Amino acid sequence: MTEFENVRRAGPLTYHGRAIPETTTDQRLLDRRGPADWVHTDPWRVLRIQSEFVEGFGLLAELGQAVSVFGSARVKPGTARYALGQSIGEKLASSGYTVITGGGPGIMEAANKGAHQVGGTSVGLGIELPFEQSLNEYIDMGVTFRYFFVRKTMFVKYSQAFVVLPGGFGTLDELFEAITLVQTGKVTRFPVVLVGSQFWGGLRDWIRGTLLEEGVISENDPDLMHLTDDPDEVVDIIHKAHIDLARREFESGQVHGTAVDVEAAQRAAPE
Ligand SMILES: C/C(=C\CNc1ncnc2c1ncn2[C@@H]1O[C@H](COP(=O)(O)O)[C@@H](O)[C@H]1O)CO
Repeated sequence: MTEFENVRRAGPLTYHGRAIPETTTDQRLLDRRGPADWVHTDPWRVLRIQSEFVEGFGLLAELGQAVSVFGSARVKPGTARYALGQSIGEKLASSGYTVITGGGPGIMEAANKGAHQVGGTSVGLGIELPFEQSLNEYIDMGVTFRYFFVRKTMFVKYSQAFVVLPGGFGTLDELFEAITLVQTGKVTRFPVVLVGSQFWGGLRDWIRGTLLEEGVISENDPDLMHLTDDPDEVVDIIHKAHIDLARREFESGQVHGTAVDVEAAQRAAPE
C-alpha cells in the first residue's frame, strides 16, 4: 500500500489506515437518499434560524439611517389611515430615512408606497404565515422570514426609531417589544412615536392611570412614547431625538453614532 492510499484528508480531519471511512463526505452527501425526518429536527432548525440571521444582516447592514413603521395589516387603500401611513412613509424617506415595514398589506403597504414613490429606500421584512401572502408591490428590498423572533431582531437592529400607527395584536406586540427594550436600556438610541391620538389615547391614559398608579412602571416610563397625529411632527420628533442622543454621546466622549448623527450633534453642540 502506498503512503497516498493510507491517508485521507476530510476538511480539518486526517484519517490514517483503518480509520479511513469507506466513502467520502461528498459521496455521503450526494449518493444517499435516506429518510428525511432530520429536516424537522431542532439542530437543523438552528441552522435555518442562523441562515435567517445571516440573510437579514446581509440585506440590512448597509442601509444607513432607517425607521420602522408598524400598523394594521387590515387597513384598505383609499382610507384616511392608509393615506396617513403613506404620508409618513413619504416624509420619512424625503428626510433621508430608509423606511422598513413588515412588508405586508395595510399600513405596511401604505408606508412602503409613500417611501417608494418619492424615490426613498423602501424595505419589507415579510413573515411566512399559514395563508398565502406575498410582499407588497412597493418594496425595493425585501426578505421573508420564517421566524418572528429573527424578524423582530432585524427591525430593532437596523432601525433607529419606531413609528406605530393604529393596529391590532401584531402592532401591539411590536410596540411593547420596542418599549421594553428602551425601558431596560437594551437599546438607547430609539424614539418610539405613536400616531393617532384618538386610537392610542386610551392606552396612554391606562398606562398613566393604572400602570403608573399601581407602581408597575417608573415615573418617566410613560414618556418613552411620543404621541402625535401629524406626519411632519413624526419626522421632527425622530430627528430631534437623534440629534439629542448623538449630542449627549458626543459630549460624553462616546461617539457610537453614524457620521450623520455626529455631524448633526457637532452642529447642535454649543460653541
Ligand atoms: C391579516 C392579513 C395579512 C397579514 N400579513 C402580514 N404580513 C406581514 N406582517 C404582518 C402581517 N400581519 C401582521 N404583521 C405584523 O404585525 C403588524 C400588524 O399586525 P396587526 O395585528 O394587523 O396590527 C405589522 O406591523 C407587521 O409587522 C390579511 O389582510
